Order: sequence, then C-alpha cells, then structure tokens
Amino acid sequence: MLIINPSSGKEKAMRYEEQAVALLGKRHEQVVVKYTEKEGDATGFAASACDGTYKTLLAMGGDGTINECINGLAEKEQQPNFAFVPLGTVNDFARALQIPRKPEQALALLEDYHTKAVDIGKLGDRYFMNVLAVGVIAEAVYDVTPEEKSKYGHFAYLMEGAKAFRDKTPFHISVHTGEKEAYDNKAYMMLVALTNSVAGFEKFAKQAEVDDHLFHVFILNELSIPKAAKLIPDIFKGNLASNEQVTYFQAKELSVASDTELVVNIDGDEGEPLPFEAKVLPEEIRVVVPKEV
Ligand SMILES: Nc1ncnc2c1ncn2[C@@H]1O[C@H](COP(=O)(O)OP(=O)(O)OP(=O)(O)O)[C@@H](O)[C@H]1O
Repeated sequence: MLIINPSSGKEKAMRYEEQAVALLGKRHEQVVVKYTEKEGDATGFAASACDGTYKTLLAMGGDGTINECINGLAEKEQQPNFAFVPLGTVNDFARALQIPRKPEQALALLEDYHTKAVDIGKLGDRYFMNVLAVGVIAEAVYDVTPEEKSKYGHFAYLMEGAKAFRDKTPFHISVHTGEKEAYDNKAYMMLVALTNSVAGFEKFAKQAEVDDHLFHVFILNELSIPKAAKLIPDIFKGNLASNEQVTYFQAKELSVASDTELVVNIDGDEGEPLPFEAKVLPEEIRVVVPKEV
C-alpha cells in the first residue's frame, strides 16, 4: 500500500507517486494507492494494511503522516513493513533512522530493502515515535505558523521557544518510573525522547537508540539567564544530559502528574491533559532503513 498526503512538503508528494509505484511494483504483485484528505485518514489506511495481504506500507508525508501511520500499525498482528519518504519540515523520525531527506534517495531504499524493528511509545490509546513534551516549548509549537515553518524550518520552533521562555513560570511535576519516584519538583519543561532527533536537532538526545527499549527523559529544572546561555550549545553538541539545569534519566514506563493544568504534546501535536501514563513498546514497528542502520 502507498499512502500519499498530497498536501505534504509543499505538495511534493504527488510528484513521486509514479516512481514509488514502479519501485513497489518490482517487489510486489499489486500496489494499492491511497490519498489522505484529512486528519485520521492515514491511520485508517495503515490499519487496513494489517489485514495480512500487504507486505509493505509506504507513506509519503511529514512527521504528522508518519505518526498517523504508526498509530494504524501499532499492536496489530499482521503488520506490513513500514517504509516512508519524509516530506515535512523537520522529519525527526527520518533523521533518527538515517533515511535520506531527498525523496529519490529515500525511495531507493526499497531496492535494497533492509528492515529494522524500532521502539515506539504508547500514551493512553495513542502511539508516538519521537517525543512527548510538557511545558513552554510544547506550547510554543502551536504558535508556529505554517509560513514561519517554511521560512525558518525547525529554527521557527527555537524562536517561539525562546519567546516563551521570556514569560517563564515553572510548574510542579511529579514523575514515577514504575514504582519509583524519579522527580518531584519544579520544572520549566519536560521532554521524553525515543530517538536522538528532537525538533530537527539530531544530537538532542544523542544517547537514544531507536531500539534501546527506553525513554530518555530531560527535565529543565532551573532557568537562570546566565546559565541558559549554555543550554543552546549543549543542545547542539548533545551535552544536554549533563547540563546543570537539566535532570536526565531513562525509563521504560512513566507516570506523570502536575497540580498545574498542562497538556502533553505528542510528536508535535496537542495531546491529553495531565496526568498521563506512557510506556515503551519495544521493537514494535519494522521500518525499511539503510543497510548500515
Ligand atoms: N489532502 C489533504 N489536504 C490538507 N491536509 C491534509 C490532507 N491530508 C492530510 N492532511 C493533514 O496533514 C497532516 C499531516 O501533515 P504532515 O505533517 O504529514 O505534513 P507537513 O505538514 O508537510 O509536515 P511538517 O508538519 O513536518 O511540515 C495530517 O494530520 C492531516 O490533518
């Protein structure tokens, strides 16, 4: 099955349809093409590709479309392998899996066809492949307009994030990992990363492997202006875990609560209000990746 979000990546997806169908046709007897029209379509199509007759699901779209496909595939018994052509602005999942961001090169992976089983996360009845976020950055994401996104790419998020920090107010958050209390204090932001790449910063969680069965939790627990100056280079260099304003730990499951009204951001989209529980589903999705990954 080929799922195309015709609106993704400045309408680039349609240009690659023919090439994608030809490549899939070399390996498979039949190719079914589905076009999304609205939110939820990709999830529905991906779920229908788990009926046992499909061997490969190829998606062409941004992180939103990929997240939707994962929501259709997760915890299904007869999952096809999942391939994708990243056509969004940020493409964190592609960065984490070293899937080329040039569409022709991403499509070429279908000729070599290596797969890797990767972890995803589950929160309530929703699944995610990249990141959960609580706090200022999470809210800043909603303020980024499509125009800013196409003009500044992932730096648009950083700019909104920096603006949000001006009006900083910490909230209280308590985090349990299984039975153990891992954090119970004030925080400005919490990020739970499954992959190294967050908001386009490939070293953000450099310790994260796509199949390590772990959440990598970063809590910004302090925010003083002189120290904040070190935060940005630490994000670029991958030293966030050892930054003195950051508490870092790993977990297989999390339960998170706050006495402030907060909403968790799931892979860049607005999710549920706190509290929430989340767990890793180890090696849940088989993704077509470059041989060396
Ligand atoms: N035909 C369509 N026209 C407009 N919007 C669509 C269509 N089909 C799906 N969508 C919406 O597009 C969203 C996903 O967009 P996606 O993230 O894949 O691409 P993008 O916006 O180009 O990527 P990015 O956000 O990284 O820039 C879906 O959640 C859905 O709401």
